Amino acid sequence: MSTHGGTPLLAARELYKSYGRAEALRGASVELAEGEILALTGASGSGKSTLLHCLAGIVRPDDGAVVYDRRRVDRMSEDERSLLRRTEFGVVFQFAQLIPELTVLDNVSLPLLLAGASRPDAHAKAGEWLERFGALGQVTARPGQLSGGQAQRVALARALATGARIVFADEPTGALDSLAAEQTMTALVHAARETGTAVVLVTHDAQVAAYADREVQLRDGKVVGAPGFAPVSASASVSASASASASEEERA
Ligand SMILES: Nc1ncnc2c1ncn2[C@@H]1O[C@H](COP(=O)(O)OP(=O)(O)OP(=O)(O)O)[C@@H](O)[C@H]1O
Repeated sequence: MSTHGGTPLLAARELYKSYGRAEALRGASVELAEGEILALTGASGSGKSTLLHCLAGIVRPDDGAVVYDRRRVDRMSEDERSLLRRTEFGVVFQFAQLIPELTVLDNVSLPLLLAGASRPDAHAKAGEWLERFGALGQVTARPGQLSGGQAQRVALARALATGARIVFADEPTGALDSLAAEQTMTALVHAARETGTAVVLVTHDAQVAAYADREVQLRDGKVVGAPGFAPVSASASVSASASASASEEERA
């Protein structure tokens, strides 16, 4: 999906962020269209998580702008940013980070209760989302009883249940085997398409990135191929090496 012609739903412009002497972002810019599934890829330390955290309002950049729906996320107070994360944004990390003492149903219900839903409504909606993510059988389980893939699908149900317009997922399949990763990504993409939710996904796994509409690669805190970056776009060399390996396979 292209962002051309319309205002992007979310945009990062020339972001800079340092941690002490480590320059995590050095002028990174990216745009996300409504309903788009975007993968941020790149080597370890290239700045993917930092960019995702800035986009989601978890981390404030040192310089540059994050604009969501015409609002400057980087200028919001801590309270405003946390309200945004409870209502319009959903966040999922590598490890599901469910609350261990609560049942699966209560974990998914919690953000709905915080948003003002009654308990019966929250439970009904949480149940619908768990069904969508194939986790209805686990409603009474505690997180400790779930497999990694089940826990991650519950975390995704929790992130989407509030009607988030954007889900931010940092290596959501990083701790899963390939089958569980596939099931998790299929469920996420299906739910995102059905609801029109946009997704920003950090991954180092090409198979996971392939679920996205578009891939943006980071290197040294900048987007590869962006103006001001080094020459040829990375996709040219990626597709060149992909076709080279395809022809090697044909020869084999
Ligand atoms: N909280 C932090 N404190 C100190 N340094 C940090 C912090 N977060 C990130 N960094 C540094 O910033 C740089 C970019 O890190 P970041 O986690 O954004 O990259 P990444 O591409 O997501 O890496 P990975 O794939 O390994 O998670 C690295 O040099 C990292 O060590």
